[in-house]
Amino acid sequence: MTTPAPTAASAAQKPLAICMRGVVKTFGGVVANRDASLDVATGEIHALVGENGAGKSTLMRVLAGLYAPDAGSVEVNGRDVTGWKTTEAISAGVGMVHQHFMLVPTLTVAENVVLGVEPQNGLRVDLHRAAIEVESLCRKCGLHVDPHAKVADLSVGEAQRVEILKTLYRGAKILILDEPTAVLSPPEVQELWTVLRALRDDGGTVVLITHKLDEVIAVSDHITVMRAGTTVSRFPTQGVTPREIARAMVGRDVALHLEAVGAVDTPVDSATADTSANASAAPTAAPALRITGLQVVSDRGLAAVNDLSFDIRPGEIFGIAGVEGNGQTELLEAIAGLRTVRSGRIELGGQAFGTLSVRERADRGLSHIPEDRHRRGLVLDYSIADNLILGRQHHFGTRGKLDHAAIDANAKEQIGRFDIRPPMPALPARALSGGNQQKIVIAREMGRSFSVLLAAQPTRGVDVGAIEFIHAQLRAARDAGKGILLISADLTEVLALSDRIAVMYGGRFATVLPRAACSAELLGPFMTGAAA
Ligand SMILES: Nc1ncnc2c1ncn2[C@@H]1O[C@H](COP(=O)(O)OP(=O)(O)OP(=O)(O)O)[C@@H](O)[C@H]1O
Repeated sequence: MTTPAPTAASAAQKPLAICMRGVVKTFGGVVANRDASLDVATGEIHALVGENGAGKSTLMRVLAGLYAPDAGSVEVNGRDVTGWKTTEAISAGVGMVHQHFMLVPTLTVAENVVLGVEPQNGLRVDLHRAAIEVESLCRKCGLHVDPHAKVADLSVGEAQRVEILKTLYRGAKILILDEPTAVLSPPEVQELWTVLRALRDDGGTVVLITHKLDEVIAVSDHITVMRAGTTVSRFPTQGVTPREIARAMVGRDVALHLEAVGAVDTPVDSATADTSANASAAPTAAPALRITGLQVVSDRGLAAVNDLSFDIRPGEIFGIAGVEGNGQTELLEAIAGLRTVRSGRIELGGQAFGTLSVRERADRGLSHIPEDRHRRGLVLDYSIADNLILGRQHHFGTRGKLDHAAIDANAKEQIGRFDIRPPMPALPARALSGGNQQKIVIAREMGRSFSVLLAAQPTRGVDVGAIEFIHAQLRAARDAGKGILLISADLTEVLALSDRIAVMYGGRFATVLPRAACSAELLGPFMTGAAA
């Protein structure tokens, strides 16, 4: 594969919607972009890929007017817009959907979409008109969501749609999406592709940041690869394999978990699927984790986990697949001690948790990688070193006095072992790229002794090299006899790692199968409730 340096001439024949040249952006001592370039033709879907911390989000924030570059130039539709403000970018039709949603949960969908540009009726905001306009926009672009629903009540997939609607309502013709599928289920991803293709066919331009290389192949027309802040190659998508893209990103061959899924055994007929969690081979050792008759309610007071019972054996990865919002979050939070249990029993190594606190559960050997690293996993203003001991401070000091030498030594060890970049223990977590923030959580939870690990979306937002590493860590932990409960919206990940797989639907397991009996085709109908 040839990967020529980006030049205007090498771009498609169509006029360039985006032309960025020699962009430099530094934050204190950290260089996020150095001599970065990007050519995107009008009316194409362009994938921007690269390892965690390669500088993709920063480059797109420069384009969207969130950051002014230290050097370099930015042109949009042939106009020099270097250093413009977000308001100017929005009025010029450039909209960005960020990795972490920026919606107001207490407002309705329509109120969020029109926020800041509300239709007026005299001096008053016309919410009735807003709802009608949002409804008609939904119909026009095929993004279905109820304009009157409260954002707090939406699934992540629906919230994602609202973010896109927000940018389209402001007239975006250049849409930047930063890892939009990290939280979407497979059908929601397909729906998003339909929307993006329709946008492109309508003359719109899309820049898509994603770590999922199968998505790059499925939907993009061209690919730009960034490494260490700079652009290293740009090429058409047609004819390229995920392996080639991964090599361009990382500079070496990477074992892709997608390919691991190729080792699927013959699937069984859904009629033979068992819905009891003990459907696999006969258990040998006592369970690492035992859940009996668990009932948990959601924030809205509804039954989220509905009389669930299952065991996880030592040395087993038990994967839960399913569309988000079917009780997975509440299940993990209940086990971790973050949510009250209405009834039922949780036992670790034969001992009931009862009302033990989060810290006491951790001290008994429970580790937890939460699904939302910002809400549950990190304190963004704390340093990397402090985040690496979060919840375990009592192990790093005596009589309320912290042992800073031990904290620093721990940080250095974990930063090295989990390749957290930049390797600066004193840096606040906020200053790290999304993937490197995730590595802090993984390092804290897996870099200590534990017997059961709750791993929710463990590779959300991390690059192919890091996925390979995290998957190897999870397999090694399993091989060392740990019990692992894996929850992932990424079905390929569940298939690649699990020994047994349950599909969760409506707070129950719609099926539980040994891995050898599973395939994406078989599990799909259980995920939508069609086969439950
Ligand atoms: N506000 C900031 N303050 C300090 N450093 C920052 C800031 N934003 C980004 N950086 C640093 O710039 C580098 C590039 O980050 P960026 O978020 O652009 O990478 P990325 O390619 O989008 O990564 P990911 O795939 O993990 O999201 C990283 O080393 C990051 O730590």
